Amino acid sequence: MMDASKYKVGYFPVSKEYNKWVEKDHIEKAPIWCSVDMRDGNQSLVIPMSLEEKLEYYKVLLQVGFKEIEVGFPAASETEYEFLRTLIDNNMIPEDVTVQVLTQCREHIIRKTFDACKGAPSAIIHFYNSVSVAQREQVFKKSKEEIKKIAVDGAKLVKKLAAEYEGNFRFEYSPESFTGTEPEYALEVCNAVLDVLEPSETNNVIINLPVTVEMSMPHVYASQVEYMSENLKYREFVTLSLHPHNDRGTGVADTELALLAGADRVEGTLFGNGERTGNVDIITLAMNMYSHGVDPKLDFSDMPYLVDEYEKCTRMHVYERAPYAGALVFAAFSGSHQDAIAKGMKYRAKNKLHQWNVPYIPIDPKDIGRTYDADVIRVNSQSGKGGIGYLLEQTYGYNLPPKMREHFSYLCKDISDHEHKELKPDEVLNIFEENYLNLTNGVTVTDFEFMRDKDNVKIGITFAKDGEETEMEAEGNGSLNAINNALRAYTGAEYTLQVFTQHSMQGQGSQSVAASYIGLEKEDGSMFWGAGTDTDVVKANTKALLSAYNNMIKGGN
Ligand SMILES: CC(=O)SCCNC(=O)CCNC(=O)[C@H](O)C(C)(C)COP(=O)(O)OP(=O)(O)OC[C@H]1O[C@@H](n2cnc3c(N)ncnc32)[C@H](O)[C@@H]1OP(=O)(O)O
Ligand SMILES: CC(C)C(=O)C(=O)O
Ligand SMILES: [Mg+2]
Repeated sequence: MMDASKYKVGYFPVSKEYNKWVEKDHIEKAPIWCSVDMRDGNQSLVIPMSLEEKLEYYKVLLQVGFKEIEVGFPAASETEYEFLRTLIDNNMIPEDVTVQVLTQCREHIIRKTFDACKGAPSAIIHFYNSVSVAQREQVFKKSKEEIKKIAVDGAKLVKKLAAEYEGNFRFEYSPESFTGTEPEYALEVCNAVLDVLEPSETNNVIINLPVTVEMSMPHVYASQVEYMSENLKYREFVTLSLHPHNDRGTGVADTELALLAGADRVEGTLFGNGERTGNVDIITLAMNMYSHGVDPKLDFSDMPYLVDEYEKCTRMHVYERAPYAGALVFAAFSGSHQDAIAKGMKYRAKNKLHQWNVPYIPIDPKDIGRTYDADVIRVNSQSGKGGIGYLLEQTYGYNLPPKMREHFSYLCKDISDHEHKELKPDEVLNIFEENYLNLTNGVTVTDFEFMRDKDNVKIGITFAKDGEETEMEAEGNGSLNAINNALRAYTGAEYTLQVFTQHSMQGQGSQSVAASYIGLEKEDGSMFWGAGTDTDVVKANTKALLSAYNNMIKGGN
C-alpha cells in the first residue's frame, strides 16, 4: 500500500492579491524564447551529444529561429568547452543570436566559463545557486545569509570578469529550486544580485525563476511569478524568465499561466527533453499560441524534419502522442471522429474557408508539414463509413453512394478486426477492387449493340458464362434499363436495380474515366453492390451491373 502521509505540500504560496493573471484568457504575444536543449536537455541524456551532434543540433535550433540558445555548461567537459570555442573561433554565431552558458557560483568554474566565452560577439553568462529550504538544510548546510552570499559573490565575480575578458556579455541569475523556496527570500536574493549587477537601459539583466522541480499546481507558480514581477527592483531593466520542468506533467500550464502573470521570456527544449520528466516543451507552447492566432516567432513548418533531427542527435524518441509532433496526434481511427473530420474537410473546401475549425483537428496538419492522406483518417476495426469512404474518395477518387459506403466500411472493419491490424490506404483500395470493381468471376458481356427508337432503347447483347456465349435482345427506357432487362431475361433472376450513381474521375493521361455504382435489391431486402470503371460510360454501367449481379449469385461479399 502507498502511504500518502509521507508527503506534504512543500511550496510557499503567495498572498491572494497576486492573482491578476487570472483576468487574462490568452497569451497575446510571443515571449523571448531561449532553447536550453544543448545544456539542460544535454545533461539529461544517457549519452550527451558529441561535438558533431551539438553542431548539427545547433544548426537546427537556428533554423527554427531561436535568438537565444543556452549552448552548454563549458566547465562540465572538454566537449562542452570545445563546442563553445568552435562556435566563437569559426564565427558561427549569427549577428542576431546570443549564446548562453551555465555556471555554478564557484570561482574556478566561473573562470573556466569565461575562458570558454572569450571573444564571444554576444553571450549570456547564466549563474545559479540553490536557494530552497531543502537545499539550504541538506546540501549546503548554510543559513539564508550564507546562501545569499554565494549568489552575491557569484554576481560580483561575473561582473568583474566580464569587464576583464574580451567579448560582449550579459548576465542571467537563477535562484535554483525557486519552487521550493519562500518567495520573500527568493526575492531578497534576486534583489541583492541585481544590486550588484546594476541593471540599466544598456545593461538588461535576466532573472530566471526555475521550476527546478515541479511541486505545485500551475496557478501557484503563476502567482509566485506575479509577486516577483511586481516586487523585483530595477524591473524595467530586468527580463523576467521562466524555466519550468514537468515533474507533475503540467510544465506547459505553468509556463502559460506565468506568462499571463508578467514573465517576458521562456527557457525550454524541443519535445520537452530535459532532466527527469523534462523541461517545458517549447513546441507545444509555441503551437498553442499559433492555434490561438498568435505568431510564435518560431518556425515549425517542417515538424517531421525536426523529429528526425532530434531523434538522431539525442537518441531519444518522440512519443506518438506528443502534442503537435507525435506520429498519431492527427490520426482518427474511430468512426464518429472520422465522419466529423471528413464532413468538416468537405465543408471547408466547399466554403473556401481561411479560418481553420475542422472538428477534432486543432490545427491544419499541413501547416507543420504533415499530410491529410497518411496522417489523418486511419482505418481499423473502430472506423466507420464516413472516414473509410472519405479516404477512398480523397486518395483514389471513388465516391461511393452512402449505402454502399456503409457496406464497404463493414467489410474493411471485419478484415481489420480479424487480421488484427490497421489497413493502409492501398489495402483499403484492394478490398474495394477485389469485392466490387469490374468483377468477371461469373457472368460477363462479350459484345453489345444499341438501336435507339424515340424514347426506347433496344439492345442486342452477348453474355458469357463458363465459356458459353448466349445472344439476347431486350429493350428499355435507357441503355442501363435495357441491359438490365436483358440480364434479368438471361439469368431469370428476381431483383430490383435500386441504386445507381455515376461520376467522372481522372484516368490515365488526359482521359476521363467514368465510375458507376449499382445496388441490386432482392425481395428479402438484401442488397448487393458493384462498381464499374471505363472510358465509355455505358461500359462502366454494364461492368457495375455485372459486378453487383455476380456478388448476388455468390451470395454477397
Ligand atoms: C538544476 C540544474 O540543472 S543545475 C545544472 C546542473 N548541471 C550540471 O551539474 C552538469 C555539469 N556539471 C558538472 O560537470 C560538474 O558538476 C561540475 C564540473 C560543474 C562541478 O564538478 P565537481 O566540483 O566535481 O562536483 P559537484 O558538482 O558535485 O560539486 C558539488 C559542490 O559544489 C557545490 N555547488 C553545487 N552547485 C553550486 C552552485 N550553483 N554554486 C556554488 N556551489 C555549488 C555543492 O554544494 C558542493 O559543494 P561541496 O564540495 O562543498 O560539497
Ligand atoms: C540551472 C537552472 C536554471 C535549472 O536548470 C533548473 O533550475 O532547472
Ligand atoms: Mg533545468
